[in-house]
Amino acid sequence: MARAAAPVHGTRVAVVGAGSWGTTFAKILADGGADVVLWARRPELAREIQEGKRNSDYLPGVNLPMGLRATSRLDLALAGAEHVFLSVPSQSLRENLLAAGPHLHAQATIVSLMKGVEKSTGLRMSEVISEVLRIEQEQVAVISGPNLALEIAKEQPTAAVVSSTSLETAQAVASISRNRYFRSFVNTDVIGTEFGGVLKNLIAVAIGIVDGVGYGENTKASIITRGLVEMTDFAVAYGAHPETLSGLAGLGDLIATSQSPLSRNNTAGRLLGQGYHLADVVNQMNQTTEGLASVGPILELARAKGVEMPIVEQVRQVLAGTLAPRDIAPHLTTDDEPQGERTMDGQAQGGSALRRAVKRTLDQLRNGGRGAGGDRP
Ligand SMILES: NC(=O)C1=CN([C@@H]2O[C@H](COP(=O)(O)OP(=O)(O)OC[C@H]3O[C@@H](n4cnc5c(N)ncnc54)[C@H](OP(=O)(O)O)[C@@H]3O)[C@@H](O)[C@H]2O)C=CC1
Ligand SMILES: O=C(CO)COP(=O)(O)O
Repeated sequence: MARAAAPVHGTRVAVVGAGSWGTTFAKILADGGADVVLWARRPELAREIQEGKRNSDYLPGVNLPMGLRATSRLDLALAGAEHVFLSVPSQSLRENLLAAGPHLHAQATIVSLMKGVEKSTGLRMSEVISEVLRIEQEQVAVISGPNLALEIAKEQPTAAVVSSTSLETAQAVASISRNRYFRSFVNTDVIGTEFGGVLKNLIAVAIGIVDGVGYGENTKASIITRGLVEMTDFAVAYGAHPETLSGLAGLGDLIATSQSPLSRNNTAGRLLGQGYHLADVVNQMNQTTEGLASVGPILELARAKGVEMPIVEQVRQVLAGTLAPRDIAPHLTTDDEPQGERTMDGQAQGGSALRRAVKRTLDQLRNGGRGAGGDRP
């Protein structure tokens, strides 16, 4: 089948991090007509991408666009870039921003492709970006959604959400982050979009664990459903719009990650469920598994807002070796949860989260129904 040529807009962009997602996103942008330079920290990988249009470590068998350039020189990658997309492991973001800072164009939009929180601070990636670079949140965007890299690198059709507190920024980033196989929606709910990506990883680990144990579809569906409630309660407690969590960055990503053997979080969970120790699992995973680092900070943040996360708590216990994988279950709850809320299904979990959700919905109605969350074209 003949393919339409990508619209050539030639916007100069840089992608920092040449792992599976950074390389795939560089391909998305280049196939959409952007002038892309990808930064790889290893010179030999940069050379393979630049000269061979391949990244055999992370995307075996995938041909990269002829126009995609790569370098291991951060200064060269960033020179003149109007948009800078960041795709390194979340725990290394701060050090990478410190290295990148002096080479960034002052007006450049900084876009996080990452799905973790910083362990030492509990900050979301967009918060780390604006803190380290001392830029306003309006200059920052995040992208999240059901985006398993290898499927997209093979050009299987997919959608994502671009989120920024500035709708204009989100739309500008979305306009270059789309092509014939990748569609970007927008919203202004950065908190919901970012936490959606972080939290689904934790539920995907839980699904992997019960899969590894050998439990079937009922257990997994129960964990997905109850997990979505935990994700929503948590994100709403931090100011997210609940509808964002039922969109691409929440439910969409949860389904993709929980079901796919391509997911590293799901795979790590499965190995734990099969009885491997955490240290062996970490050794075996030679790719970024954000969920393992996020469990601790997310539970701390949940405690600070009084949000109950029984599934995530059980994941923590399995990781710590204090709960046998076969005992992880969607119906268990934490001890101090009041009886009335314990058995309630649906989004309304904790009383305080419910009150906040109702207030937000009323506020939105007063604003003429123009919510900031959800996925908008
Ligand atoms: N893969 C996916 O399907 C998706 C991933 N994401 C998110 O994207 C982010 C990146 O993940 P992904 O690309 O998959 O990870 P990978 O494990 O595939 O690649 C990680 C990349 O980061 C580099 N890296 C590792 N440590 C450092 C460091 N300290 N400083 C600089 N670079 C470093 C690696 O370089 P080297 O090769 O030299 O080790 C590699 O290029 C994560 O937050 C993930 O959650 C989001 C959506 C989809
Ligand atoms: O975020 C992802 C898909 O949307 C990738 O998930 P993993 O990090 O678990 O591979």
